Amino acid sequence: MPQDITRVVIAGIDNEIENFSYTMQELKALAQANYMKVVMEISQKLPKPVSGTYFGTGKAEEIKNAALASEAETVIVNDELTPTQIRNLEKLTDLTVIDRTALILQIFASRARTKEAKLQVQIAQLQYQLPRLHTSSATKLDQQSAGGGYSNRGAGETKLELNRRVIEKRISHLKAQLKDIDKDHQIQRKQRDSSGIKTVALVGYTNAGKSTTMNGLLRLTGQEDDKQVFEKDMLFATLDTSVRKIHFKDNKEILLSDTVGFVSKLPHQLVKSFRSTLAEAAQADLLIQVIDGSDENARDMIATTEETLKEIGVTEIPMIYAYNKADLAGQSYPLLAGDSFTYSARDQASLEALIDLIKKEVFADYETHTYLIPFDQGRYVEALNQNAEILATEYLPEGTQITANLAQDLAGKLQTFLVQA
Ligand SMILES: Nc1nc2c(ncn2[C@@H]2O[C@H](COP(=O)(O)OP(=O)(O)OP(=O)(O)O)[C@@H](O)[C@H]2O)c(=O)[nH]1
Ligand SMILES: [Mg+2]
Repeated sequence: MPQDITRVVIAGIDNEIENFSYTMQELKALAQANYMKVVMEISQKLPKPVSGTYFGTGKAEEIKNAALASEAETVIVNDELTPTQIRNLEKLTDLTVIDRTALILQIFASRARTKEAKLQVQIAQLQYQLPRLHTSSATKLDQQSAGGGYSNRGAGETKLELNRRVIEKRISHLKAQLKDIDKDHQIQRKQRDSSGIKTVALVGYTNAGKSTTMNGLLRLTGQEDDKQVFEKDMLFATLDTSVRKIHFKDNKEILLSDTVGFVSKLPHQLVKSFRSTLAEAAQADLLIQVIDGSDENARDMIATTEETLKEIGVTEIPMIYAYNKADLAGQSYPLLAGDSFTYSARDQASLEALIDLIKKEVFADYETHTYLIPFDQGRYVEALNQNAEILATEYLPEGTQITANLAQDLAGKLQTFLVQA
């Protein structure tokens, strides 16, 4: 963790439509996640931002003075600002102006571990910077590219144009690299699709406990420790999608995926660049929306998740509302009421109940049939043993008689051996 924590003022416009205090609390948490100390919160009631300066000039003056008094040199604004607004506001306040988008991008950049996540964040950051080359947030980039050895500076070309070209070139280079990685993932996804295994995705607000739930389910179903995913009490601990196969005792299997969490107004550059990571949820047969039930903003967090899912085109997939951290909320658990499940990801009984719930949803279309399979067709017996829940096996003179609970597509393949009831 950096030694000297940056002191910042956070400021926003309350248009009295959105839940302003929720988004300001988020902004504070985001700033803290970026090792900043919020020393002052300022708001202005306005139906919409002032086009050139975002805040009114009086409010800008107030921000300047508040920052001076509390020894802050940076103001973080609770919105994505236009490049002009950032420039003008910097002039008016004498402060470094960071908008919500830049802050989120910065957090993602510091969290990215895998090559794919790093590329995705870099692309989103460059795309954000492209129209903002005049603002202080672009200065760092200016400095980087200045010493970068680009000697083909055209005659009469301004530094700005040069930077623009450098950035555009970098974006397309990074995109090409990302495409290669994405191709591999698409192949893996296709293989999974054709395997017919049902997929379940954990989705939801950041820090709700998705990864903890994933790890709990993996542990309970006897997976090796090296299959565990990273869980931590911080925003955006997970920036990649992890998919794990879970094999239940009754031979049924699912693919469970854990993915990046959401926050309200997730920057469009990130949504675009993380599209393939986020798309994992779109393929799922069942979504488990993990909610931090102990958070006072849980309702808004659910709304944020649903909006984000809609934005990435995830609609009409059955969903379980999984209210996690019931131990902190002081509720009794595990408890199922309709499609709402109250639990704690740290509690074994909760995880067992969650498994039952998942199975009930995902294998609802499974059928129970009895087959008589001749002894020379042993591979079908094997297929049943591996892929179906065997309820009874009997060895008859004509072959093996098996009663099993199985998926429809497997049942289709075994139709000829069906024993009429
Ligand atoms: N007390 C309590 N803490 C929990 C529970 N479930 C998760 N946590 C904690 O909540 C924090 C966040 O958990 P994660 O599983 O990393 O959350 P996530 O949803 O994967 O978060 P992102 O990857 O950042 O989107 C961790 O410190 C967990 O230990 C729970 O049931 N009870
Ligand atoms: Mg996680």
